[in-house]
Amino acid sequence: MEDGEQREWGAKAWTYLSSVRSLSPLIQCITNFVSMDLTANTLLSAGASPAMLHSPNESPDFTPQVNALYINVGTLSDNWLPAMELAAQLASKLNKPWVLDPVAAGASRFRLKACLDLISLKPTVIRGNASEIIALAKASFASTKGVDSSHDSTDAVEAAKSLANSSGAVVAVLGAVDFVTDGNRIVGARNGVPMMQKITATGCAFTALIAAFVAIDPSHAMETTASALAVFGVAGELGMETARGPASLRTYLIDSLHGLDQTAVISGVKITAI
Ligand SMILES: Nc1ncnc2c1ncn2[C@@H]1O[C@H](COP(=O)(O)OP(=O)(O)O)[C@@H](O)[C@H]1O
Ligand SMILES: Cc1ncsc1CCOP(=O)(O)O
Ligand SMILES: [Mg+2]
Repeated sequence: MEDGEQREWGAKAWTYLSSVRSLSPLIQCITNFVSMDLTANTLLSAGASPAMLHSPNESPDFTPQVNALYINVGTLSDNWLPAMELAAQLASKLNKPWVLDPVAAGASRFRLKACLDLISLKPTVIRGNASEIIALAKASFASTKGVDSSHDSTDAVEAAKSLANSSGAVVAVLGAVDFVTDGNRIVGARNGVPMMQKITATGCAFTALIAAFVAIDPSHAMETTASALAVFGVAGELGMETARGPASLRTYLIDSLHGLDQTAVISGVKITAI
């Protein structure tokens, strides 16, 4: 990997983060109960404006106002699914970017079908762990350990490419190595620390941050997605310098994301074309 190429990615990530801070995109989040607090705080620390509005009675008025929509099926229930589908339909119709986190997609037939139905509504980005992406690509359940992955991210490279090609979405997979693909190109993001897995809903917060970055430049979903992953990863690395465990990392992660400066981003971002 050329140093110059890495710095170019760093500069790109800094430009996107600066735009999130200056434009403060409004992000509609229809997300799980576990993740709501961390997701809203992550978006605020990045400079975006989160709104957890999920009623189907509100989406016809509200979704047209937002810069991006984030849907996360983590605590899916019968009555939330139509709300998710309605908001996704509105976003697609209005050409607004929307991002899906298919939490535990392979855990049940109900969840798998819900995720596949949502994917037919054309998300801009799908971000999952390896087991979720494999379940979606194969349209088969029972390949996951609940919300956690039972695969390494590298096991999901072909599944991610196949899902990107069949759905038209950019697909991002988190793991020891995070990567993003549009079905053709693949870029890896090597930031972050393993302790981030020990804070519930970090993956959900990553996906929300992708929505904020994609809102800035929807026609470059690969670049914005990779930048969001790397930027949050750098915040995790800096937070880990002070943290004593998952609980304090959660706090320092949010502080670090808020305080990231140009030097930290440009020198810290590790994105590579694979
Ligand atoms: N095996 C691993 N080693 C190191 N970091 C990991 C590993 N798996 C996930 N991560 C990191 O943990 C975070 C994702 O958290 P996690 O709770 O596993 O989310 P999700 O299951 O939704 O993908 C990311 O920072 C990711 O890079
Ligand atoms: C524990 C749990 N149960 C349903 S959603 C959720 C949070 C999952 O968060 P993440 O996917 O970021 O690990
Ligand atoms: Mg997850």
